[in-house]
Amino acid sequence: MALIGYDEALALLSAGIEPLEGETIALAQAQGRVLAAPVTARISFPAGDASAMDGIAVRDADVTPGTAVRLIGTSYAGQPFSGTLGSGEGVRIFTGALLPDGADRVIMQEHVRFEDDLAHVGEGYGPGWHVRRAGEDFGKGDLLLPAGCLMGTGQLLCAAGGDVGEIMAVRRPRVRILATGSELVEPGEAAAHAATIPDSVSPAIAALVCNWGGEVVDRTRLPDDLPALAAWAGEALADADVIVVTGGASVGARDFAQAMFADAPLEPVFSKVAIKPGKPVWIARSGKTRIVGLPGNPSSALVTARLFLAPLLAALGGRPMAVALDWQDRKVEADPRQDGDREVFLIAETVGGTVRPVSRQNSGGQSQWALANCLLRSARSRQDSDGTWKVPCLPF
Ligand SMILES: Nc1nc2c(c(=O)[nH]1)N[C@H]1C(S)=C(S)[C@@H](COP(=O)(O)OP(=O)(O)OC[C@H]3O[C@@H](n4cnc5c(N)ncnc54)[C@H](O)[C@@H]3O)O[C@H]1N2
Ligand code: MOO
Repeated sequence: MALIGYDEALALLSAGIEPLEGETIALAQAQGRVLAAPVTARISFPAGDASAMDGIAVRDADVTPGTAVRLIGTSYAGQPFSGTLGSGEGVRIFTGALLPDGADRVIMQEHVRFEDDLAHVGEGYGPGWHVRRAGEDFGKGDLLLPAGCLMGTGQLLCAAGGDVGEIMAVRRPRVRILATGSELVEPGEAAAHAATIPDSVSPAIAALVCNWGGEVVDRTRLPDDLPALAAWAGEALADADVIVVTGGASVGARDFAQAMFADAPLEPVFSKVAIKPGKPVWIARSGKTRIVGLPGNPSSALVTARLFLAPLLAALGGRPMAVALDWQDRKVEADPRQDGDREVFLIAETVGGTVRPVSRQNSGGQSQWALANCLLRSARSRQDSDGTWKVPCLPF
């Protein structure tokens, strides 16, 4: 039977994905989170007319170059002057301080000479009025951030400025990662044990999960022992939104990644895709839990995680799946297309304005990942009229 292609697999994956529910969190914890509800301002900003400069607050009608006003008080940010400014009067004022009643203009202190309680206004103080009008930035109740917005530094500033201390965020997908393979040990322990290799895949997958908004609640390694794997599967299905199983995806005598879920009614999404690397990748559902089976070969695991797991996490986390599939044409030195019955995704590095496939593309290799920072969809490359080759590129 012919294997399905990448686009078909992606379409099957995207069907029926709903963002997870919202939860209230402190704004201080909001970095990287996605809004489940819009953020509106709880205050107007500025709350009242305020000074944009250090200087004196005056009535504009009183002042021309050479006038002196009598200073009757001081307005600091957080400690406003409570009186009202009369004709010929001024108030010493500092940036951010509320303008006293009666004042409508601020003159920067660089244009003022102070002498006892008099302030002499010099030439060239205009044309700026140096007043921030009440509510000119935003008013109480104004929409500051829409639902679906990804919270980064700017969005944190904006919400905090609106006096918002808590937000409603889409719950992060809870992800359990299981590395299967009797040969696997924790990195740092393989040198001391014959016939073992470091589990290089699951730390990398855990990092990818974090990058795409997931929360790794469990990272476990188990030997190729079906009863032990099945016991783990039962527990994981109880509370995970996404289960990632690495290895055991192929046809080997001890490839149990799918068999370990035999007790649960697994609904296949797809199994095996005509891509290289990563053909044995499979995805299934059990209730609301998605199970993502990644091939054990390290390069295949990382490529398929980027192609399928990243969009899945983005969508569960309340963002359009497309944010994780932002293929952009990039210049490449030579035609990267390759013949074969599977669509080839090349791992590549960005060098200046061009992308360059790394020299080793083998699915079992790991050293090539020292340089790799993107994937190339080589079959979709094209040559411009000026002879340059362009290829769709997906950053890692
Ligand atoms: N007869 C066939 N053999 C294979 C086929 C096939 O179609 N017919 N497909 C090949 C392809 S393509 C791939 S990719 C691999 C995928 O195999 P599995 O998912 O079953 O992975 P394993 O056999 O468990 O491991 C493969 C390889 O990767 C190493 N590995 C596994 N997990 C990790 C880890 N967490 N960290 C580092 N390295 C890991 C493992 O030791 C093996 O060397 O199957 C081909 N075979
Ligand atoms: O698909 Mo496998 O990933 O080619 O080695």
